[in-house]
Amino acid sequence: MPSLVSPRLLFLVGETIHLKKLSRGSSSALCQRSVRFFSRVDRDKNAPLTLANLGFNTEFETTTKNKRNKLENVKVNYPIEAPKSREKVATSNKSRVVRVKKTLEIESAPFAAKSFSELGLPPPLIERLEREGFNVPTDVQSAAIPTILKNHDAVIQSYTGSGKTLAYVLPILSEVGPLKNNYSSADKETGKKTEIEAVVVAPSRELAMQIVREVEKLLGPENKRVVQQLVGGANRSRQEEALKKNKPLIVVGTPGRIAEISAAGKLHTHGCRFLVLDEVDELLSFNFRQDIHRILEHVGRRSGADPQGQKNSLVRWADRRTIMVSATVPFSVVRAARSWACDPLLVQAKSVIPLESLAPGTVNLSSPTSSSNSDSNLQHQATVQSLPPALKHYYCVTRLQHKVDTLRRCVHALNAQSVIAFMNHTRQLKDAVFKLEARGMKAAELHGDLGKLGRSTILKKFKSGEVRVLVTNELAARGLDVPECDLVVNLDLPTDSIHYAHRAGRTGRLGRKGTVVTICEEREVFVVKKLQKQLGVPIPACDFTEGKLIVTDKEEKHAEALR
Ligand SMILES: Nc1ncnc2c1ncn2[C@@H]1O[C@H](COP(=O)(O)OP(=O)(O)OP(=O)(O)O)[C@@H](O)[C@H]1O
Repeated sequence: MPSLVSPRLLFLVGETIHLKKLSRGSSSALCQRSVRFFSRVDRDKNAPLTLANLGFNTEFETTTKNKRNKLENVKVNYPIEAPKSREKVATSNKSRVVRVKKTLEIESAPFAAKSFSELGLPPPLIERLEREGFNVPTDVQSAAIPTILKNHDAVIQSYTGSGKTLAYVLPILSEVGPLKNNYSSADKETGKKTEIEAVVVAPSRELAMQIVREVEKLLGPENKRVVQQLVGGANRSRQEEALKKNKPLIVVGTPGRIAEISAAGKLHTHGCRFLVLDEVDELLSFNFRQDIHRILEHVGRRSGADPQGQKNSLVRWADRRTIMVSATVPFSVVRAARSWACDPLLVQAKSVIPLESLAPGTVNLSSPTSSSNSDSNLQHQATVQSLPPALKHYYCVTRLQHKVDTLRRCVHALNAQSVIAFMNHTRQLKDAVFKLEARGMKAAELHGDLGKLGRSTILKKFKSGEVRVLVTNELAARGLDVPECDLVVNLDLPTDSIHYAHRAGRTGRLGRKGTVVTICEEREVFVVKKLQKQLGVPIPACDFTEGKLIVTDKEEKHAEALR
């Protein structure tokens, strides 16, 4: 096996998926939740599936075939009622406040809305959006905004660069802070005393800071204090002081820092109404498990609710809307959503369906011996939906010692101006940067060992075009939004199709053109072929000769000639 290929890739390929329905409401289910959620084995066993392919053979859909046909025509014609289980649970426990979800007439959900005003957003927010040049919502925003505004918990899945951030930020700003409906001066006064109303968690500082900037942009400079970042690597006591002084309504941060400040009693989130987990599949990974658990347990939990004593955990978070977001939604996310959210809906660009309608047993997560055919088929559907459709993919075979030079020739051949090159090991980055710079190509390395300041300076330089090639590791693979990025290069193979999808998604954002080139050794080609199969996109072989990208794949050449 090639040294650069993680065993995980091979492990995932041979797996199938098993969907087990959790018995909500029972105390044993609560225990199971914790065990499942924290299990390392569980994470490793999660083959990369999106929810879409999980949902396509469900009981729900077989009994509503006609309806599904309509769904394929960009809408669903059934209403989603307020979840009965939730109502029952809440009354049986004589809870003080019951979150009653409004019926969501999905028929009327404008899946391709022409303007933000169709989505029920308040006029001040629409004004801000227009000022910032956001005039037409993307498909996933059209589907997600009304869903969240109707008080539903949601899992939002849509391909990279499709605008998922605003899909959850806009409903929050509709209800929290100065741009919300009927915001009055009285609100301003009482607002000074309120607790945090929304917590957004992201796996990296860069992503958290990017989300903060997006929110700040909409709030305007006069309302900057409404949102605060709580990221690791920055001075914690300063962040705590700012919380005390500014009393933000929205905090955005990394799991460790949020959990840390919360545990110190400096972050009051019991009244929190929104909990967003961005890049949720990454947040559910082993590295973040304790912090995320703390956040899921505490955010929006009613004071007085005892985590051990409560029969049903959902009662404790009855007022919290839980929103989970990612381009890739493996089964760990389905399971987490079922455990931690209340009757969540799966929101995709052109459909909204109840997560519960995904029938148990449709697919099998746990059996490593099951058919690889159906499995790779599921993986295929999964990752296909996480990639921007306009992306072009190639691979180029070269020797290990020539990889960086091939990268340089690739950049010239495509005349790429803003390039992200991924490697797997931090210590290799410096060497690659050195080689590129020695050949006159402006490059810089970005990785987690750099300080917060160093990281943001390099990112700024890359965004401004001062740095042409950003050589990085997995740190930059998720969420990073540099619209100008026109080329992604894998100098090392990603560990699996999910990692490929997130890396690739740094280019071709929001309908822009983008190219992904994987530079590999001959012995690694079989992995590229596997990725191609799982991703459902052609990845032809290419070479860079005389300053041009030449497709060397005979079959692909033939296909191109026929096009
Ligand atoms: N309605 C819109 N009109 C114009 N631009 C938009 C709109 N919505 C989002 N954008 C822009 O599109 C880009 C991509 O959005 P965003 O980062 O939210 O994508 P994403 O789906 O979260 O991607 P990823 O999965 O990689 O995190 C951003 O630059 C954002 O400002």
